[in-house]
Amino acid sequence: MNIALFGYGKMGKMIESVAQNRDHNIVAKIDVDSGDFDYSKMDVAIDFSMPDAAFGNISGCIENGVPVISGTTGWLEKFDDAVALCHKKNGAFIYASNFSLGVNVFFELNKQLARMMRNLDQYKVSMEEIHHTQKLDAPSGTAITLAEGIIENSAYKTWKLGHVDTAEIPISSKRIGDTPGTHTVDYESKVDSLEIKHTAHNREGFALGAVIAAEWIQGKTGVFTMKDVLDLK
Ligand SMILES: NC(=O)C1=CN([C@@H]2O[C@H](COP(=O)(O)OP(=O)(O)OC[C@H]3O[C@@H](n4cnc5c(N)ncnc54)[C@H](O)[C@@H]3O)[C@@H](O)[C@H]2O)C=CC1
Ligand SMILES: O=C(O)C1=N[C@H](C(=O)O)C[C@H](O)C1
Repeated sequence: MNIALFGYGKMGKMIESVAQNRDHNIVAKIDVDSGDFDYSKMDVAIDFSMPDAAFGNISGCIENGVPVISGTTGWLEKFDDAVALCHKKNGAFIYASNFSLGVNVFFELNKQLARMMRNLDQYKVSMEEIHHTQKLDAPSGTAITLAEGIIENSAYKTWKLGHVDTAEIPISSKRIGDTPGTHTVDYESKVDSLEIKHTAHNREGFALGAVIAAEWIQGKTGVFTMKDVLDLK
């Protein structure tokens, strides 16, 4: 498969290595000021760039008939526009706030747990995410997806960074060293605590998930999620 990388930073380089180990070719490494490039050589594009660059990269690929996988976080105010363009152009698009296989299981576990805790008013939920100090966005995209999973399945109405009132899910964002990504959902009562946690040990899991998504989307049209890719029930 001929893969184009949009964004050749920490994730772009990790994806290059994982993709080559799975016998794919990297046909373009597009970063800031890359100049012209040729969409016709791309079987699929993988975008891990920056919040203000993602939508332009994604829409360029869709306009040019290239299936696109995006893991960039912090640009979701334009997500609905990307979905609409993909449908209009009969394109193929997957966005995931986190491509790690473990986190995508964690997303489903989190929803199931929220349903079970829904009527247990003794427990108050809170979330924590820890990432490296170079991260531009807070809270992380993964934390937002986790919060949305709780909101869909509970009486909580919204999430907020820091301290909150009772209808809001508090999210604490910490930036420590080169931490690849740790997410915790905690339910606390006066008598006990119940916690689910995912810890990425490095960036390889994110890259592997993105390459698996790129392989899966070949020959498909539509807007999909990692739940579709991994066939999680
Ligand atoms: N969904 C997931 O599984 C994961 C998502 N991420 C997200 O991916 C993004 C990238 O993360 P990192 O690689 O760690 O960041 P990074 O800062 O190491 O790399 C980003 C690269 O994008 C480049 N860039 C800026 N504007 C661009 C443009 N217009 N076109 C192409 N490239 C451009 C930058 O020059 C830089 O090289 C972030 O939004 C991060 O939150 C990171 C890890 C996993
Ligand atoms: O910026 C990162 O590094 C990560 N970003 C994603 C996010 O915002 O959730 C995924 C992962 O946690 C690493």
